[in-house]
Amino acid sequence: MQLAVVGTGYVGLVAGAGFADFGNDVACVDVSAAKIEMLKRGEVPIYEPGLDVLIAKNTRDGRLRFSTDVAGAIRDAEIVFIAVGTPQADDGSADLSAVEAVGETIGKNLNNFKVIATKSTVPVGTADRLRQIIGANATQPFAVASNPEFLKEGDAVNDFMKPDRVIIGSDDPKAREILRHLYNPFVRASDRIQLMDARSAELTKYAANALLASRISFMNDLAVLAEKLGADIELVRKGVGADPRIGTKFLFAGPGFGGSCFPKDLSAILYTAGSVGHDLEIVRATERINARQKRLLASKVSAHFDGALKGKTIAVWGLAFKPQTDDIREAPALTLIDALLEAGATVQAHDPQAMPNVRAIYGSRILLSDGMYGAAEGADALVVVTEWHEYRRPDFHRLKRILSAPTLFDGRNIWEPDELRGMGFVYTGIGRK
Ligand SMILES: NC(=O)c1ccc[n+]([C@@H]2O[C@H](COP(=O)([O-])OP(=O)(O)OC[C@H]3O[C@@H](n4cnc5c(N)ncnc54)[C@H](O)[C@@H]3O)[C@@H](O)[C@H]2O)c1
Ligand SMILES: O=c1ccn([C@@H]2O[C@H](COP(=O)(O)OP(=O)(O)O[C@H]3O[C@H](CO)[C@@H](O)[C@H](O)[C@H]3O)[C@@H](O)[C@H]2O)c(=O)[nH]1
Repeated sequence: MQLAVVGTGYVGLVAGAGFADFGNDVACVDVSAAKIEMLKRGEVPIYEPGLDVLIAKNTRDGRLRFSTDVAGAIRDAEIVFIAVGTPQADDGSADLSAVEAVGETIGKNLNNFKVIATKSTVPVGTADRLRQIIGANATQPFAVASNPEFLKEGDAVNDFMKPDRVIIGSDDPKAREILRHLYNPFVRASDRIQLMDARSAELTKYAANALLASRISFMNDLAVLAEKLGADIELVRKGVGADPRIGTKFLFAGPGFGGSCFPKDLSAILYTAGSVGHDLEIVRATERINARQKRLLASKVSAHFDGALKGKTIAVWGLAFKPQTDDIREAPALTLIDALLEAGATVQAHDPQAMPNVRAIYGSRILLSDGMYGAAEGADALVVVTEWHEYRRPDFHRLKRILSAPTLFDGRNIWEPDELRGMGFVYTGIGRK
């Protein structure tokens, strides 16, 4: 099939390359000329495991191309996927200006019947709004569908190629059939396609993210309680996770959730609920607990030094909001770094992928080290914020030698407190004894 994917970010690139890999002819388009130039040169603007190989293979085979000609790609396509950003607006709602701009371009370039599907996370009612915007200019019939994306960064290619479910929300039977046909090869082993109306599909996306985020906030809140009661949240996590009704995933206490999705999507669903006079109390608590949790590591470090951080050097391992990505949007490490700098500390940091993005924000205000041990050299304490593999079993003997004081803050509970205390470290985790 001929597809246009508008927006070549984390979602658009993975979706475009994934659709091409299943034999479709895909044009990935973006307003950012710089991104498109990079992609045309064979470079991938983001770090996402496996994506470079998928893009290279499909561009070489002629199924995937990149362009800034959004209108041209729309005219050539049978299905147009909208995968542009929907960031948080000042009032907390989802900013739909990019989605609406694409809608206008689609309306003006509708040369034959097309299905317009939103992959972007959009509030309930956006399909109706798009139908109006496109219809205002359209001279041809078209159908609108909600096709939310559930991939997670760091594992995006796998999530896209082997989806748990494909949600197709449309009131138009032709659109449902065309999208089902497109996705059938992705779910060959078992049919995981769910057909529904557009509003239910739009709400499903927010419901999934709100549920996942609320699990994390619940565990982070329990971690605070565990500390006060002398219990260990890691043992509690394993204990409750053994119940298959609860399950083991998304129960890790930590420095609070970040990323480009949970924070803005919680805010957007609260805004939507408010607009119809409903208060989603659990989501509101989830947000509040997360704001507190994101400040927790900084207050633990500050308390260790009796509030006197001026002149201290703090090493930070892990800057991306999670491992296997270079994405630092809403990353807890940034909240920590801001607090440390504000208190007069010097920050020495390391991340395997996110340092260029961090450098773009902080410039020379923090020291970025090419090596993880270089970042720890001479520091008064080391804080691990993101659980990259290489941080999980470091050479603690070497750390003891190079740190100026043997002080460790384990923001992800990846280390063994007893072992480290036995080696003479002062160890602080999240919700641990
Ligand atoms: N990142 C994720 O893990 C993820 C997962 C599922 C859903 N989503 C949702 O998908 C959407 C995109 O997220 P992302 O992380 O890929 O964003 P992103 O910021 O990485 O990419 C968005 C792209 O859209 C382009 N763009 C903006 N306006 C445009 C326009 N008018 N025409 C063409 N291109 C335009 C931007 O230049 C940018 O390259 C969001 O709604 C997000 O909530 C994201
Ligand atoms: O037990 C856990 C699991 C995750 N996190 C944190 O939660 C955040 C989000 O992680 P994750 O969900 O793995 O990454 P995202 O790429 O943000 O993916 C989420 O957001 C996407 C965008 O909407 C959805 O498509 C995905 O299904 C959804 O998992 C990160 O800061 C993690 O460190 C925890 O603190 N504890």
